[in-house]
Amino acid sequence: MDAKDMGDALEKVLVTEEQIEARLRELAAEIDADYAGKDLLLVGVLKGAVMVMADLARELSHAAEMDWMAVSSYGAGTTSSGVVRILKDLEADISGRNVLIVEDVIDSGLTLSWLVGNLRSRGPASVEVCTMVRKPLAFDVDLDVKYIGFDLPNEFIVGYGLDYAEKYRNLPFIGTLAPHVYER
Ligand SMILES: O=P(O)(O)OC[C@H]1O[C@H](OP(=O)(O)OP(=O)(O)O)[C@H](O)[C@@H]1O
Ligand code: HPA
Ligand SMILES: [Mg+2]
Repeated sequence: MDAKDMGDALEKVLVTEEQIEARLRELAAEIDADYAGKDLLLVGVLKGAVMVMADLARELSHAAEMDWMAVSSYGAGTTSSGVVRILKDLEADISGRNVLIVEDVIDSGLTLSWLVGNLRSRGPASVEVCTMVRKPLAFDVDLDVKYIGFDLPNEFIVGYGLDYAEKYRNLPFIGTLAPHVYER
């Protein structure tokens, strides 16, 4: 399937571009207030968080720093393997720093609970989480998520950084794919 077929692949839009933009503005205002006068390092989780990191960071007034980690637990499928691998580590030393992890989605919560534990072991001053989407399975995991864009139902979603087999990350909204896409 090539890029011009992206529209045919969609089933429904769950969160529009306008809704994302408005919510990010609210979250950025909260983050600005919470970290006023404090150091802040945003940690984007590649690749899914690229869009939310880029848009959230531009809404902030805070002179936050940005770093990136790549971890993978999904591969090409639609369910988490539960095995988290570090594909790329942070460049920054986070000891004594205020870290805000930026994610596209918390689904099973496995990736994030592993990541929070991993980053906490490095001696930061604080670790908080900002995610564009949270799904209900994450309620079963002991995770404190401070900034949440949208709570969505337990459906596989794409767009705004979220992929299915590496495609559809570049949709500007969040939606679901038509069943025929999974049947190929
Ligand atoms: O809560 P969980 O069930 O663990 O799922 C959430 C994680 O899965 C996705 O990453 P993925 O491993 O697909 O890598 P990607 O960001 O490169 O797509 C997503 O970006 C989150 O990091
Ligand atoms: O619903 C999802 N879509 C894309 N990637 C994901 N990774 C976890 N859940 C999802
Ligand atoms: Mg993925």
